[in-house]
Amino acid sequence: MHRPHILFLDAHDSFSNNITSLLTTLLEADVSVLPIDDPLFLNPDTTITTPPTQLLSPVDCRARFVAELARYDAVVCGPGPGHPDNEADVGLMRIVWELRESEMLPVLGVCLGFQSLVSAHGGRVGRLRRGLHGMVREIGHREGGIGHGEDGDIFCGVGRFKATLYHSLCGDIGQGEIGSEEEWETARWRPLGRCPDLVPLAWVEEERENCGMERILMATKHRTKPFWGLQYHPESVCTEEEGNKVILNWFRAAQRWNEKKGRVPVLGGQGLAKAARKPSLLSQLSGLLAGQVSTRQWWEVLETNPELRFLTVPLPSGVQVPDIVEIVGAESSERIILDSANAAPATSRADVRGRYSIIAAGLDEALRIEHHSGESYATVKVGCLGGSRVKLSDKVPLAQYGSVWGLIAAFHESRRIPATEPSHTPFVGGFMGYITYEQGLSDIGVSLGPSRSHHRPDVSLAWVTKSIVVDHLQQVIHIQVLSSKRMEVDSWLEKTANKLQSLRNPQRRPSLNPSELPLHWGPLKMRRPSMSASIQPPQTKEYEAKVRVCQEYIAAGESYELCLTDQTTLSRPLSDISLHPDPNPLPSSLRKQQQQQQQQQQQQQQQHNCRSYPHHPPTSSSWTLFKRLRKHQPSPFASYLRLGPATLVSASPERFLTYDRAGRCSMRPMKGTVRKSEGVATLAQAERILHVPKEEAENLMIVDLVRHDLHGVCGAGNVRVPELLKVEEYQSVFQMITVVEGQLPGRGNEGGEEEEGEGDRAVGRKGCCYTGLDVLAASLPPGSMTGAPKKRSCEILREIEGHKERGLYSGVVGYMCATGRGDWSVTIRSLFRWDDEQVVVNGDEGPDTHEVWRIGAGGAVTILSTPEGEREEMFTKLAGPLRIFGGEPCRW
Ligand SMILES: C=C(O[C@@H]1C=C(C(=O)O)C=C[C@H]1O)C(=O)O
Ligand SMILES: NC(=O)CC[C@H](N)C(=O)O
Repeated sequence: MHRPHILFLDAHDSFSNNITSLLTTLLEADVSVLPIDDPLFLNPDTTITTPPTQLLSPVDCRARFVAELARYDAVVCGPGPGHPDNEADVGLMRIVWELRESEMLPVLGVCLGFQSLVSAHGGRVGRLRRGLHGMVREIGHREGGIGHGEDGDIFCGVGRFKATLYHSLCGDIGQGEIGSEEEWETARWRPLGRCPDLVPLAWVEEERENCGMERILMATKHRTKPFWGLQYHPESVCTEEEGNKVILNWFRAAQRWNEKKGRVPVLGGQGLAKAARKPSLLSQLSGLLAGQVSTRQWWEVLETNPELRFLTVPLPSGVQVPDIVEIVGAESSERIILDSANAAPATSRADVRGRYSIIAAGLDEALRIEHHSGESYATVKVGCLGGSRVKLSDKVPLAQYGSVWGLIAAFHESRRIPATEPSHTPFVGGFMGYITYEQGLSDIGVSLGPSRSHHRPDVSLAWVTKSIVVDHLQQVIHIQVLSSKRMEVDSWLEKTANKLQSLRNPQRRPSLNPSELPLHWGPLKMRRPSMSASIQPPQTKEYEAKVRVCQEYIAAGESYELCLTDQTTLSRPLSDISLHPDPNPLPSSLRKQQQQQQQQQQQQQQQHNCRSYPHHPPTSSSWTLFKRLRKHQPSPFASYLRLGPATLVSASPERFLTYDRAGRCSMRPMKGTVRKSEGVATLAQAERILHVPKEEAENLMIVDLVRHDLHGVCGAGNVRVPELLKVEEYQSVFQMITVVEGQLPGRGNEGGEEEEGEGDRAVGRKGCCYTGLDVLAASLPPGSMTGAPKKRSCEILREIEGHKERGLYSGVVGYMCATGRGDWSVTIRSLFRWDDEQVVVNGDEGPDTHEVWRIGAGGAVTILSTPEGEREEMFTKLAGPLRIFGGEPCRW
């Protein structure tokens, strides 16, 4: 017998890969995927991307589709956003329901696919009284089957089971009009006048507040054709295993139908549908990677074949990450610090402990890759080579790499450290940096509009070869260099170790306790507005109105959950860092002298400009802001970045993705937030509040979305959920999280295929190696910041958020070590600014230039949200980062 082959029609849902995984593993089938709007098969007039040679007339398109269908045992029409009566939402599904007898094959519709089946056979698809996204319900069916000899009840022999629902719309095939309970008992299993061909197979009866019971059709089959449909989601992590029997029954019935008709799928040749799993970034580069060294650019050979050298010194007690940065980072104008700010035992015992903090050193010398989404090239540059200042910069066309991800993968691959991975440190050197939300949008095909008004990098990664890793658990500091120049390296290691030794028993400077600083939550009378920070927070009523708009989209079936956000801008006089791009270029001995001079200057300036405020606090540097934030809101994924034109100060509690060299990936989506208060002070109290249908549904939807993202790279059967809906305590909030893990195909996982010889890297087919970078590239923007399904939700959010760019907020920050390990956090609970974004403010003494900080905050809106609740959640999240400006006068 041949291995079954199923075609999955993908309606751009964020659960599709979970379905293809289920089909592959449960039915031991190969699954190929076609988007419902694939221009190869639909009316080509609307497409601009398809090469003209492949364009066919609509009639020929249909023929091509029918020829493709002949290759499969069966088709699954998937779930998706929108309405089945909208042609653009279902695309090719319509052709499937109208196949001629001779072209016909067995079909299973899931959710939107099911609704499309109903709609194509005379049923109506309308709105539910209230959407049921992420709700888990028992599916009511006749366990014994139809009973009157009718074939094809795919619930036959299936026990009771619960399944997850993700829909706002529902199919009505006539039973809605049944009045009496008595009549319902029998009529609910019979086709009725409106849809004589559709047999109802399962129902959910939903008790509605004040309006009785809503009967919702959950499954149907066609009386004569091999068509079945399920309204619920068989692939969801919360659908019980018993439900798998329905899928097995369906496929048995499908195969029986094929046998009866003598239908045998066409074998051989090349089909046009794609494999369910994306090809790896490296597999698309094999030609390039094997290229001649002589044809390579300067940056392609730079830093290749490095050797790791490191020194380990004790972490003196009381020394914190910023102390280390200040002493070793002194010579660099840019900084990247990934800070497990919660690791100090004194701060909060309840936080998830981050073990390591990673500090980039010598960033001025580090090679950069920058990319502005929408451009066809990336910039590779370096500002210093072998100790001397140079400015080398190349525009690298991305076409040969497929995308910026291909370039990053190629760059990384040629500097990968194949030797055994050191166990003492998660990072020995490699990429560190950020990726914006907009890069994620462009990766999933959401248009950023015809022209963006700026040219800032959406991807900014430095190849860091000098680094310092603080192990908070072992209380040691690793000083590390990746280089082939041994002499230089050793002297830097020693110099740095000496500096760190001098941190012993540091004279701790008294620092401000930000929680004691006044923040003026209202208009403040100031005679010199230009000296104060001016804050523009979201308007309460507007935000609430946006929540309602989100809910209208959800009710219409366009989205299941929308992570609505808004931005607060804060403008204030330029801080020291932006005035002096090189903030601390001097050794510490001279720095004191410089500081004294600056203080004198500032005092003179204040006396001159601001006589009414002789003790006016100066504008704090972004570094000071970071130190305040990490103290005020210690988080496991805090970070500070001063990289190119971007400055980021983050107290993120959320891990996006971590992966190791063996291809183990773990994501930690966070959904469900409750503010700490007198009434909600303990974990038990928070659990009572968060373990409710609204919050659990909110989390579950993102869990299934993240499973889909991981399945798309890790492949069928390689994703699991070890922790579901767990409540964790943070400094000012409780959060519900889930852990989703994936395994990239590796040794032993890819039966019978050739393997690459070395290391424990995830290797599939030769030259087809998957790394964590594949997962990163395939999973942006983070699902917890978008809602589901991801693409449609992002499009809707862009409308509702007024096409404002989220920038660094909702993107990710992290590293990808030369060994292949990586860790990325979601950029939230943070503030950022761009050097080129400045506003001129008119003060008493003329115009003054201000820098602009942006603080994003938001939360997931579902059908069960209340506008007031969402507004409150957004302001709770905003309050943390905003509070660090407390030392400075503020106006609203
Ligand atoms: C949108 C934010 O946070 C996201 C939304 C959450 C929620 O809806 O509960 C929780 C964590 C984040 O994924 C934010 O912090 O601004
Ligand atoms: N998950 C789905 O396929 C949803 C289908 C449809 N958009 C609805 O909301 O009902």
